Amino acid sequence: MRNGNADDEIIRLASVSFHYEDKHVLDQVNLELFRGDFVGIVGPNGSGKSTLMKLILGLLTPTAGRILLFGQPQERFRDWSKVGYVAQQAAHGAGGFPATVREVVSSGLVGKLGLFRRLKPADREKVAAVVERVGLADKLDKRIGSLSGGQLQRVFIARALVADPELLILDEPTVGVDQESIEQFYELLRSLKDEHKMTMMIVSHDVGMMTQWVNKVACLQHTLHLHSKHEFEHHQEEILQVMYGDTVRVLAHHH
Ligand SMILES: Nc1ncnc2c1ncn2[C@@H]1O[C@H](COP(=O)(O)OP(=O)(O)OP(=O)(O)O)[C@@H](O)[C@H]1O
Repeated sequence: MRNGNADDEIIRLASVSFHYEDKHVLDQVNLELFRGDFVGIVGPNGSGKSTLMKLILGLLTPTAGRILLFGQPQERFRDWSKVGYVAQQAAHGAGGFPATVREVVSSGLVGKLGLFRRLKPADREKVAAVVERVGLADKLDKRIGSLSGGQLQRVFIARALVADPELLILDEPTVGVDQESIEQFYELLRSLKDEHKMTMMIVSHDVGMMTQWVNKVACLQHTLHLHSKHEFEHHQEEILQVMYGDTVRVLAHHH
């Protein structure tokens, strides 16, 4: 599925395969994403979704095939401040350490500024503006331990956004977040995509909710099939049935 020109190509995976020492996980995965794409990644437990994200982020190296980021071979890509990543909430330790919202969001500038450079007034303003953007202006100097799950998730989004990424990768960002906050969260992502033409990849087990917001759906089960949202919605039952078998009813919302 092509819908952009080469300058707008943000991610390309060409025949990417990956196995852990004893476990074959991804098989000949091809994927092309363009500026402004919002792709949802769907697949059962253990199908390789987190592995795919780690490969794109350079945390793992493909066993075979190539990855290009912003048109450059990934092994030569250095511009990591263009890539924002929000890990699963569990990986953040659920806000257990005594930092403030301001401190956590400022830490998102470390990659861009270098570890020991002090924040300039412009950086501090940027941090405050991003925190306001995610609706937490009144929490700027609050400890993150005092926030709800939904608020905490927005802090981690703000940390990813403060360096102005062009690609945002989110791994199950809505786990443990209440329904109302989930809608606000997707509203925020949509406005980022519309205002900044940000490219986004999101893994979520809440297929019904996620697919309302994305424009493409990547179905992963060791191999990957990319569908337009329209195509996915038309064949949702069959696609989910093939991937998930009988658990499909739990996952798909029937509107
Ligand atoms: N470090 C590792 N060493 C060996 N096997 C691993 C490792 N990490 C993951 N696996 C295995 O690789 C497969 C894919 O894992 P991955 O975490 O990518 O799947 P996933 O689709 O993200 O799963 P989930 O939906 O449960 O988060 C699983 O079978 C998993 O057990």
